[in-house]
Amino acid sequence: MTEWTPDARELADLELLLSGAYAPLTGFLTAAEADGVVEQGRLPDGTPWPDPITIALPDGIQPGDQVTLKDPEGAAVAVMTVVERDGHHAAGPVEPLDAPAYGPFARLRRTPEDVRKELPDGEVLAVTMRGPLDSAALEDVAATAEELDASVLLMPLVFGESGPSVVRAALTAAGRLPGSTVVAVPLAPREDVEIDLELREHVARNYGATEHFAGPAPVTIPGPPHRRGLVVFFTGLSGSGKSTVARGLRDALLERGGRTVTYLDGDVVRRLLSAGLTFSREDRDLNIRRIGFVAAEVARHGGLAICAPIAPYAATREEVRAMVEDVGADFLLVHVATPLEECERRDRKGLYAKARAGLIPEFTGVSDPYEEPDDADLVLDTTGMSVERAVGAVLTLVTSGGWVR
Ligand SMILES: Nc1ncnc2c1ncn2[C@@H]1O[C@H](COP(=O)(O)OS(=O)(=O)O)[C@@H](OP(=O)(O)O)[C@H]1O
Ligand SMILES: Nc1ncnc2c1ncn2[C@@H]1O[C@H](COP(=O)(O)OP(=O)(O)O)[C@@H](O)[C@H]1O
Repeated sequence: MTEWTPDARELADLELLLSGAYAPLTGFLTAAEADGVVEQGRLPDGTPWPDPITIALPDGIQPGDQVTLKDPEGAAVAVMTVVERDGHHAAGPVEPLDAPAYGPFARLRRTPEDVRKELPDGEVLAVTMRGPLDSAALEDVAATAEELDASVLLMPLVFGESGPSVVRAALTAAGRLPGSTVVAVPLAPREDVEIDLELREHVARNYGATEHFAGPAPVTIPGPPHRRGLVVFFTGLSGSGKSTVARGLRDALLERGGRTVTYLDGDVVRRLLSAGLTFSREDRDLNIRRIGFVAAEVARHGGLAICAPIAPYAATREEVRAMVEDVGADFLLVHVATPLEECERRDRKGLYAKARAGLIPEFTGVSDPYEEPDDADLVLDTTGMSVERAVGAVLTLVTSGGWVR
């Protein structure tokens, strides 16, 4: 049987399919079902449904296959029986395996069936929350519940980094709404506000709600830049000056003070973190993902990480940018755009000469590709430039954005 780890959004949808929160859906939608939903807001049998719930699976997986869906920590969550393939998407019903019982507030992730059994008879006012309820919203909920003689079901919608804080907000609200129930629901936000609202309503109804109150959208005020995580990611050919400038930046930042710095030196990475990897496309990508993973963990906790690999592929650099931004940190791409001729003229380690002589295969710029970035925050051609000036340019970028004071 094939195994696959879906992305975070797909896993959240999977959990809702398995729990019955997405009833009447029991699996990921076929192309016809998804089209019906997008065009008419209905499934082919006429049932209203607001959002196409789909999953992308790797190309080799075909109709008739059974796929074990795993979470990133390796727990097998469900088995999907694939009935259709349409491009990257696959459709089919899902059956639960042992649900992993971990994660913050796992005890509050209950099924609609469980919750419905426990709710008192009569009206139920569900409050879906993506952020805290301010006192006006709390008063509104209390007054509506009293008017309808309804019990209150607080549904923090947990997805991503902010998940636990939304549950804490719901528990605080519960303390001020006697008799209310809290259930954590992993419903990822939808871009379209109307669709998001409709989906919240469907899920609330499945949990037994007769009325739905959509909590206000959270106001997220990002912390000041000098407290936010930052990754400064250098990319460029071998010999372009990445390590020299990256080390200069590290030293300048440490001299200034105010921030801790992690420098993921290319040689150290290749010796430890990526020991044994080659320079094939797969291994280069894995190397960059590993660097990105560590840098994002540093940035998650408000740290500043500097990385300086060649990172020749645009898509992989994009992945790292997304990994960093997903943890609420900032990402700066510095393209050290020293031309190949200059890098080769410097040939500090004699590698270009060896590559030209055919002694090193797949050498970037000589016999392997380098995709020029079109999303760099700074482009530096170090030809005829002093190291101090090059470091100064990056330092200006970092200070002018407020990341360092
Ligand atoms: N085939 C091939 N192509 C490119 N580079 C090679 C190759 N073989 C060895 N080296 C040496 O490895 C350094 C690049 O490693 P990186 O980890 O930065 O490369 S990558 O981002 O994974 O593509 C690079 O070091 P820098 O000069 O510091 O960039 C080279 O010295
Ligand atoms: N302005 C500059 N910035 C960075 N390096 C420079 C500059 N001018 C000359 N160099 C030289 O170019 C070489 C760059 O090597 P290195 O920093 O190891 O490149 P990379 O890490 O990109 O392979 C060093 O020998 C460095 O002294």
